[in-house]
Amino acid sequence: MSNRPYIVGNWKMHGTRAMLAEARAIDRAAERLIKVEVALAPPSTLIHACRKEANLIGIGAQDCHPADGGAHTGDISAAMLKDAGAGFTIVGHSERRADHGETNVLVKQKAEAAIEAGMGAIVCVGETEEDRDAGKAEATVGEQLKASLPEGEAAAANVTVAYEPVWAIGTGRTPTPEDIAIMHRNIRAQLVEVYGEAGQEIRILYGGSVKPENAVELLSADDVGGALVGGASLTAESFLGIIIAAAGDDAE
Ligand SMILES: O=C(CO)COP(=O)(O)O
Repeated sequence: MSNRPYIVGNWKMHGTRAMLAEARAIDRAAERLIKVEVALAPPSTLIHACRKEANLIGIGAQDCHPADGGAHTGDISAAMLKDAGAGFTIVGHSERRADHGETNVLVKQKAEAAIEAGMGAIVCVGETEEDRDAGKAEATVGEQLKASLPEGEAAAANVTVAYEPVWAIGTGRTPTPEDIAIMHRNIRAQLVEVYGEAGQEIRILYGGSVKPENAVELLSADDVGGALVGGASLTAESFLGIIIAAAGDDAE
């Protein structure tokens, strides 16, 4: 595992070509921030343009179809995303699980398709507020992970896990660093169970209302390998605030 924190911006359904200026500004600044690995996942329509604008940061997708190709109107395969310039894709984001009924089985197929196409896969997991209130947060995340982690030879080297509690996404509410650490410890144990020693190397990101103001605290939690950032990744100014926080004293 790279020791550098990995800070990934998920633009969700935001961005026309006017936003390429933000990608360019992030990329320029990233040149100075060698202590942090930075990536953006813009909407699919901007992947190619972002790849051309930004030379240093990673560019990825937000989803992929599990099949190589075929009669799937409106969908995009992993190979197509790679061809457009994506180096990774997010899979199983809670918004897709909720809006499109995506199951763990489908998420696993998507992750495997991404890896098969030569990309990385960021597998998202996270409990709802109901789960947490019922004391089932760890069990829920454990079940999601068990059923959605990709299998295969290249899986461990190409997978990243993002722990995103559903109730923390876009709400301004966050778990305590202690709660994050407990969850990440469980995720780590499960990664080692599934992938053996290679599971120690897999990065576990935290996502959910990460902002420049709280990034230092959230990233300081035990075994947090970086952040998956939604709203605060939409402008270079706020995203760079998080990146600088992740870089710590070595920012410049
Ligand atoms: O869902 C997220 C990233 O994938 C988090 O979104 P926010 O940072 O807007 O809470």
